[in-house]
Amino acid sequence: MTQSILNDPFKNKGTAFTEQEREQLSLVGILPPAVQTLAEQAEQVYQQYQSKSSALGKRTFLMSIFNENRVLFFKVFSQHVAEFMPIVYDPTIATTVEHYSELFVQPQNAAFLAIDNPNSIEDSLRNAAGDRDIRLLCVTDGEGVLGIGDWGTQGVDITVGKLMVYTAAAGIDPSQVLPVVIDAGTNNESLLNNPLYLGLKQHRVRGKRYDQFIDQFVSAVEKLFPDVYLHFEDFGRSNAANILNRYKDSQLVFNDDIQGTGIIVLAGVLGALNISKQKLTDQTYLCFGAGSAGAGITMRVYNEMIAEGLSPEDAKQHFYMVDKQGLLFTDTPDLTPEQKPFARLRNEFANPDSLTDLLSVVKAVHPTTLVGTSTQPGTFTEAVIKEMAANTERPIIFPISNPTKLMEAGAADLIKWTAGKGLIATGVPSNDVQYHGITYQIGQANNALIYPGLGLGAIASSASVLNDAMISAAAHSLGGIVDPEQAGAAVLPPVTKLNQFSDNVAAAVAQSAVDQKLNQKPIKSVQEAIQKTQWQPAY
Ligand SMILES: NC(=O)c1ccc[n+]([C@@H]2O[C@H](COP(=O)([O-])OP(=O)(O)OC[C@H]3O[C@@H](n4cnc5c(N)ncnc54)[C@H](O)[C@@H]3O)[C@@H](O)[C@H]2O)c1
Ligand SMILES: O=C(O)C[C@H](O)C(=O)O
Ligand SMILES: [Mn+2]
Repeated sequence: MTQSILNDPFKNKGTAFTEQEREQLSLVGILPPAVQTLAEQAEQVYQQYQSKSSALGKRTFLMSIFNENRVLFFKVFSQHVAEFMPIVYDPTIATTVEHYSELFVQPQNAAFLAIDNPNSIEDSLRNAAGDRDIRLLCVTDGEGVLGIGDWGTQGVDITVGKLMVYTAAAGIDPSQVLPVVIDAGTNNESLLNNPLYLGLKQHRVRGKRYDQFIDQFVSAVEKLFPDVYLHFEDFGRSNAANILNRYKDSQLVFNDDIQGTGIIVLAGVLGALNISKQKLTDQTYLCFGAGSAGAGITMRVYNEMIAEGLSPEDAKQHFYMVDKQGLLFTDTPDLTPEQKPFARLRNEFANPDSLTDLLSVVKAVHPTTLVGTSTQPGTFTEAVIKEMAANTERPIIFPISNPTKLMEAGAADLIKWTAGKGLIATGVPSNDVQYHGITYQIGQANNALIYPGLGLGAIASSASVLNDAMISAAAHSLGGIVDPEQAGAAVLPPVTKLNQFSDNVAAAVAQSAVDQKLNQKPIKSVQEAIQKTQWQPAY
């Protein structure tokens, strides 16, 4: 009993408990005598962190601090945001998702919901939340984790990781967040055959039983945490958009892969056009990998073209989608509802039957913007990129499949193949590229640059829903941070400024909610509401 505060990561201060606190809390004699400040603890953690040689070793160490002491973890994270992002989040998190069961040490205050047990949804959420006031919940069913596929219960790690970024980037109180995994089974045979696998050893449940479970989950969330912002992450293609569409008009829900990615890629495209001085409505957009992210981005860019004055019919003419089948036509079998609006007529082309690979499609449609969300590494080949660059002065090329091993192309190759003309962004962080005396900075088109501010803005403004106008406001709020006149400028602001632009995004989103009268509580000043919502790592 007396030691319990040391085991509560939301209250533990470790060696920073003062002598007085040690007396009051019966901690005398069970901590080393020295009383450290938070700054001293943070310095010590950072030194230990630096002594670890591998990314996985670094992450495992940092997570042990997270498990023990949230304030300390977020203090160090806040001091090294850009350095820690690829360690605690993508790409290293992909490895920890793949090895979650083997690496497991503790459940990190997540809720684990089993499809076989719908009657325990409410209790599970309540147990995981304890006495905490939950304002932000991130849920996955682990079917489409990043681009690495179905990882069942192990997907919980991505929800823990996404929530850590909310706090580091936007100052969401870490005691007010709840990671949740819905274990609906897995079709990953390596997990089903792994004796250490910690999830349900059964194939995925689909259809009515699955949909009902999601309904029960959403109702339970609404009942237990009425003000919560519900973030859906890495659901499979057949469920992600369905779920979003079911709840988005009545509840404060957000799908990161569809909406968050749409916003960051649109912001990146607008940043690129700012550099090239071209117009969005002159772009020919090619989506490669028209799944949740690909279709979500396409819809966002399409809406922006309409906002810039094109009619829906005219806007549609600017878009092409390529998926496994090749260029998507109206008569292509198995189109998803999200692909259908952008499918093309066969009779638009002289050679429709040969448009089954990216190179033929690039030759046929001459895209000026190419966004990769295909999970297929190396598919932006030299031939594809040179063909694209031959027909447009400043090609916009975003290979954003994650993690690193799945990128459609690396930034250095893209700069080389376009002779420095390409306007590039990648999903994971990329090093600067030196080419013919110019240093090219590569923007990171990752939804992590957007979703923390978006959530903060929605929560701070007590918005009842997250609608298109708020989403559009978020996409526009990243402009102006990069100097487009500088040679080699990135299309998006650097992760070192994550806190600054999360604040900008939050302000834009909250203002939009208030302008539309979507705030459920009175808001006098948006800035003040945001500041009041933000948490600082301090004892
Ligand atoms: N950078 C970011 O912020 C960000 C955000 C979301 C997703 N992503 C990445 O995008 C990728 C896709 O994620 P998702 O959630 O959309 O998954 P998804 O499964 O919904 O979509 C993937 C799509 O790619 C298609 N595909 C597979 N093989 C292909 C091929 N050979 N040619 C063309 N298309 C092919 C699939 O049929 C599917 O439609 C992942 O790697 C993910 O990490 C990046
Ligand atoms: O998690 C990320 O790095 C971005 C995105 O949500 C993804 O699924 O790849
Ligand atoms: Mn995702």
